[in-house]
Amino acid sequence: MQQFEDSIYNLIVETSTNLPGDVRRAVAKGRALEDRATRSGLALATIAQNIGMAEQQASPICQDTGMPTFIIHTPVGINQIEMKKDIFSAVQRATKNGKLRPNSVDSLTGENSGDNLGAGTPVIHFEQWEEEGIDVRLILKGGGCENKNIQYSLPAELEGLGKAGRDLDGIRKCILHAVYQAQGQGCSAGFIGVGIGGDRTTGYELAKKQLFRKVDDVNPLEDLQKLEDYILENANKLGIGTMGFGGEVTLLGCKVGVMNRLPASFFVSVAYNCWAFRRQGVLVDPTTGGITEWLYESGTGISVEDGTEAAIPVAALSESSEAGSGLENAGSGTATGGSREVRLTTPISEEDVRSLRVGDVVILSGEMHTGRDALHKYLMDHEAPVDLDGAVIYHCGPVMLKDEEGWHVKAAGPTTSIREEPYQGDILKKFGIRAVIGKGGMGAKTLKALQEHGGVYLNAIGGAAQYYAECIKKVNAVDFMEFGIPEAMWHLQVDGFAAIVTMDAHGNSLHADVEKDSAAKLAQFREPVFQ
Ligand SMILES: O=C(O)C[C@H](O)C(=O)O
Ligand code: SF4
Repeated sequence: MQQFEDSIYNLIVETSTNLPGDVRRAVAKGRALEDRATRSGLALATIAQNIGMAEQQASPICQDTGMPTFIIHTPVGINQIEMKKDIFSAVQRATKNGKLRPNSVDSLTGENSGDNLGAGTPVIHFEQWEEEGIDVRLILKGGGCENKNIQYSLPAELEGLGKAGRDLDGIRKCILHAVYQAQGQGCSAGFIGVGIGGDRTTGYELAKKQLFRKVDDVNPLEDLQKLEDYILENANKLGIGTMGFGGEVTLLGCKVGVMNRLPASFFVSVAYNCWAFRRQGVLVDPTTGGITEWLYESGTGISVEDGTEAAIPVAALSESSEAGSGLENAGSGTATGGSREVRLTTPISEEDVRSLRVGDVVILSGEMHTGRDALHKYLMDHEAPVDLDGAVIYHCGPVMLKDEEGWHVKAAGPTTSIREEPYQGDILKKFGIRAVIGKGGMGAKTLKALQEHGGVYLNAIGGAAQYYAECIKKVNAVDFMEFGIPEAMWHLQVDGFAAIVTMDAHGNSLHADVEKDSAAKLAQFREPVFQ
């Protein structure tokens, strides 16, 4: 098995950087359904461009390369201890080369191990089988969508949907609710794996295993096949759209599996995966350790781009009056058709920020500062290492590599902002921050602070880590390296960094609107469908 370490390294690189063919087709299908001049259409165009960039540069599609999870089948007699050593070594190498972000954090001390190794990481499941080859599958599922996984215990009373019983119709309600509760926070449009039955642990395992099915396969159980089709069709009627911007495409795939349960338990477990659905697999020769076959269609040559337009920044929104519906013009900028493109340079003034409205596309230049969970907690009762008056905070945990010339950004998309909700409003006011960039939106407390203090929330396109890395021209400095690479405060010089205003200083929140609207739509699915 001399080549096994190399094979695993290649599997990791391919999984992290080249979105598989079946996933690309699903994204392309979604794009065809979405009006390209809407906010969701624009987000999908950015995603499409990002997919191409990641492949071309062999860099991570998304900066969050997740919890590397391997599922391995071996013939009897293979030394799994040796295989594990090779996997660890390949994971270390991929991290060192910027193909994986260092993501293994000590849960008690907060220390990042720096190489993706540590207690419980990576995850490796071994199973024996009677075939001759070794089957290795890998999924890189990021933390944001992992946080949107949900487990239901039936019978239950579900918001908007009423009673969900221990039957197919109760399961149907759980799955629709799972898509609804994710909103845009798991980087919709997403894919879901569902596990019916099992216990709390095996139910989730079954759900995750469904994500290894091919997007276009057909469930062998007729009832479940009908359920999958029903969910895919109807979840898209919730109107959540890409990134939660509202729109036609919310879900790109649904796979359901079933196993036995205890008489007292009835779990429905849902694993939510973002559009950056990174999973691959290889068949390995047990003698040489070399790859004999790739198990999922390669993404190479399957374009998600339609060649007709570019991602943001482009005044795409202004081409359609529909896209701008409900949006007001205010202040300076290129006001066309109800939505505007506004160029701002940091530090930003209160006046400029107050002139922005939900729907505006802001194109930023100057310096911005990354900050996420560890930094927000720290800033609550400490001073900041730099002046943040008029500053832009970017919720982002980038992939960074250092050489003789200094730090280089390898991937840098936004992280889920709602985690900072307990802190953000206070920090905004304390330091005079004017803009917060992230994804998925924030809550009522932050919205109030934006209004009182004069601030804006900008939604960047989740997962578009190569697209945004390209806007970062220089790493000016870094503070708090002791928090680990993703959590450190990076001071970044950007040019042409585009994001959409989704919460403004006038009390408007696109996220609150979409949530309310989708809750009303969810309630339309209350009546039984599967008897
Ligand atoms: O940790 C990250 O970079 C992002 C995370 O996957 C998220 O979706 O919030
Ligand atoms: S940032 Fe979005 S695309 Fe990236 S891992 Fe998190 S949920 Fe997925």
